[in-house]
Amino acid sequence: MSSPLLTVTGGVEVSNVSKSYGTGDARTTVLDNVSLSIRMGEFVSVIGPSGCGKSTLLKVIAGLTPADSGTVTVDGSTVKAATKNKMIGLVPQSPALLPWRTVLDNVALPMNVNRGANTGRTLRDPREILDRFGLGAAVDKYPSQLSGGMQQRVAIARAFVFDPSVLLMDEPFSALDEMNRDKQRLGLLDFWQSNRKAVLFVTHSVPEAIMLSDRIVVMAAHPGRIAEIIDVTLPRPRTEDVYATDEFRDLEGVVRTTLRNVMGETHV
Ligand SMILES: Nc1ncnc2c1ncn2[C@@H]1O[C@H](COP(=O)(O)OP(=O)(O)OP(=O)(O)O)[C@@H](O)[C@H]1O
Repeated sequence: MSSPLLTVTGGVEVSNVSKSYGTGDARTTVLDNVSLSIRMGEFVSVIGPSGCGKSTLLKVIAGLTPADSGTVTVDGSTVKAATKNKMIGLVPQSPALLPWRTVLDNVALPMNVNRGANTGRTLRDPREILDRFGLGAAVDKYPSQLSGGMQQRVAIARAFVFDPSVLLMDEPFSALDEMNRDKQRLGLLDFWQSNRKAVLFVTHSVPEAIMLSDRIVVMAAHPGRIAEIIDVTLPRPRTEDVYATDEFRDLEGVVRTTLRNVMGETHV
């Protein structure tokens, strides 16, 4: 996975977004006046206590749930226009592959649905993307024949077929064991480093956030809001050697302390 495939990317602008669920006494503010920019080609992770609104923020940007107030633009377009133009790639927590389709057919499916609407769009070769994700030998297999990590890689590859400006990932590796998780995150990093999309990546893992990100958004709960944004100054390209550096450990301390402050607890 080394040939450079640099493409034009877009950015996300979230301005004063608020969102509540429920009515009356049960009304809860899940996002309170959240503003955030994700620049072209920037990898931003969101971390924070359970229920602080991380997934809700991602869903608002993806156009899956409307904000009560505020605006979101993707590469200058409204979310509605951006989703219509396939500018947003989404990787959910579980791979959600169709079990009766091969790996190749799963990845090619979004291109084959409503082909007419794809005129003028940049489409990536599914085989090439699968190859880059180390799945070249698995193209004719069915999801049930793959490990959980491989299935999740297929889901990530599928998100790249439309060459989206923005990639939204909601804890894509959370179901994997730690060793597999590390392997998958390094694979993603390797691919992303030569396909610099604007990424919003929700995670509960501090090392994962540091390893992948340019910036880490720490959210607080009740109401869900951005508490702090931490710059990750580690040089790129990054490899697993980064874990052993003093700079990585220092950053880990900073992020964990910030999380502890946010949670008002001593253990994260
Ligand atoms: N559709 C919904 N209807 C009502 N409440 C909801 C809905 N979706 C989310 N919530 C509530 O909004 C809050 C934020 O949820 P969200 O899933 O965004 O948090 P999160 O930070 O991603 O949590 P986790 O880390 O546990 O995945 C939670 O209290 C949740 O119960």
